Amino acid sequence: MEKEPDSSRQQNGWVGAALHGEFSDPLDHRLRYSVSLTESALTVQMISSQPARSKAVFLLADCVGCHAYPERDGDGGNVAADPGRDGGNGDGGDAGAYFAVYFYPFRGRWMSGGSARQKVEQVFRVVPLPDPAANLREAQRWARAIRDAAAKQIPRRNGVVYAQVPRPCRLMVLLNPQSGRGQAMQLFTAHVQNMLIEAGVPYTLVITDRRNHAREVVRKADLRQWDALVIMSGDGLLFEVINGLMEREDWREAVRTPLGILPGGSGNALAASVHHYSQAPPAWGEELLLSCGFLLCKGLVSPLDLVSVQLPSRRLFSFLSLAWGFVADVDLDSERYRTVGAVRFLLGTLLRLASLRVYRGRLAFLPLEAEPEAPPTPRTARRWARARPTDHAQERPSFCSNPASALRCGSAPSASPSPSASPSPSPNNNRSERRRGRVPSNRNAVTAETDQTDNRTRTRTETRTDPPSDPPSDPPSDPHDDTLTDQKTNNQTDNQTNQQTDHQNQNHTHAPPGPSPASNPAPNPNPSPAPDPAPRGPLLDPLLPPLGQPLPDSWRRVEQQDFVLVLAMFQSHLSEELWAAPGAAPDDGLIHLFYVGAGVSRAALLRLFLAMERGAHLECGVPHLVYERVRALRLEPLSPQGTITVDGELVGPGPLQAQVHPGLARLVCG
Ligand SMILES: Nc1ncnc2c1ncn2[C@@H]1O[C@H](COP(=O)(O)OP(=O)(O)OP(=O)(O)O)[C@@H](O)[C@H]1O
Repeated sequence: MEKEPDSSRQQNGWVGAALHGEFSDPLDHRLRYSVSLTESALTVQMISSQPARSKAVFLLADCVGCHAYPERDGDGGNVAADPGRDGGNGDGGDAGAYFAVYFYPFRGRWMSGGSARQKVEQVFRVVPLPDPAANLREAQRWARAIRDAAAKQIPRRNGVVYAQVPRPCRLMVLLNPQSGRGQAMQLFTAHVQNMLIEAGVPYTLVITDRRNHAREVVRKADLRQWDALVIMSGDGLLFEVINGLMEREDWREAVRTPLGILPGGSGNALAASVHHYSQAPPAWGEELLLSCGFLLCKGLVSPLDLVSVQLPSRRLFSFLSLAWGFVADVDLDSERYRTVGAVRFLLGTLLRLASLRVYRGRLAFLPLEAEPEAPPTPRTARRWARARPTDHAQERPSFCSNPASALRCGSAPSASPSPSASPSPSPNNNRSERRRGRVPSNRNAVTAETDQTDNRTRTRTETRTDPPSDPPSDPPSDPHDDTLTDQKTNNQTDNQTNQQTDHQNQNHTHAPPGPSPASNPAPNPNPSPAPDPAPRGPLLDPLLPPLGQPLPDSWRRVEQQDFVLVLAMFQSHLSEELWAAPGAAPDDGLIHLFYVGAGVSRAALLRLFLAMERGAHLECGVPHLVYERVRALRLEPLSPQGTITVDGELVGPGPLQAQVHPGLARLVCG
């Protein structure tokens, strides 16, 4: 049983390593809370209630931000609107100040099993002293302390810390309003916008109005203004952005701009992968969006492999997948069912199964063990081995291990957002929110919960559009801060959000594509995944001979020439539902190559795709399925049937070849 706090204690402040204080409820001033902040948690206990039901513990690892603000226009005395607010405690409310803390803990789902991140907002009213400025200072002190403590709650992998204290930063959010079911804008407004405000992360919204718009925007953008480029769409828009970055003259620096993903499409494979890498329980739809938004606010950055794909007339850069045969056909066939969302892939799979085809072609690859530094792995062992979800943490001990490789935030951009375009809520919005009772009382969260790790607790999700108004906190002590969290600029309130549509790039011409395959040197007999040897100029693919030339002996040729599908995965998920490469990590330097030979039955193929939802397809005993971990591959279709897709985009009939470039780009990850 928790000991009741000493309500006679007048002085709030530090006691040992914890900050203690007493505050009242924003809606009912009679309700008072004892609040304690330690380095890892905020503990809220209702004073004078049943102890067993009165305490809530919120982990700071789940906190995206905290803001202080004053009582506006004497709003605290809004007794008429809410008679319970001035609960006869004599404080009147006219000089009060508040701080609001935003958590996204895992909570049990309302209807189904499992848990997902859900918003919990805690708002506290500083029990007023006669001086409003003193109350505000106290609220600001708490907000700052909570932000600083939350910023230190950085996930560790194998004991490695990924990021440190907060710094100012700025996002460009590229949003495709046509992606998925055409609801990306509504989803962004409903789920992401407030979260970014809560985290103090200003952003500029660029709404794409046509194919290749995003590609043109990033090709000519002044990237010094942006600390991350965020894609709110499906995987197709990110494919455009990556290729736009790689088309720049300064591609080498440009492609280091951290990339964030927010699922707004129908497949959302990278978003599902990013969520999976954070080791969170599976999530779909809006829960996946909330998870990716949370990870974006946390702002940790991982290296991201890119795969250079050479076609006869052009070269592309891929972050996700390369598919030929069944998977590519399903992807393209199901485009017409886009409005049903992710279910389109299931529909497409069933339809394509009904008219199963065989695709004739030659497949060759450079296996992982062909490299001198890689330990030899018996093929039989690899062939059916399934890398467990937990394996990849061990495989990549250097996940963002260098703090300098995490997101570096620059100074706040000078451009001010247009006030008319800003969705930033005004202080008055806050007042009316409270009048409507939408500023939450903490009572429910505190009384309904004994510990936030208890997944049985249900919490109503609140939205809040009130801007933070606490002034800049102390500058961060670490000049190499790497997180997106907690904007701390002098113009924080005014610059919270800048929402604008950018139509300036519509007539931009394409930069020339990357080097032609013919410009590649002869293959390296001892290929290594080391970075491109050329310090300047185009990125070379040292593992690949020119497309028409024979492959080196270190490559392995697949004997069979009749396939049902060839699928090369560079991330864990092929869609929200399909966990295609269970052992994949964003920076594992690998192409996860799967192929299914002709002769597989429809039933076996269906079984395989159903098992893929659980990442169990390598264990479901379909002998036609082969899995290889490779560095490069070449695919030469011999029959006119079948298309090839790269990251879900149709690229033509082939031939093509590809090689992985480990850690070439950077990904906002968890
Ligand atoms: N305003 C727009 N109108 C039409 N097409 C657009 C627009 N903006 C971007 N596009 C194009 O739409 C294509 C599909 O977008 P995207 O892949 O992001 O969504 P999706 O196909 O719904 O999702 P997923 O790839 O996850 O299935 C992209 O190739 C992009 O070039």
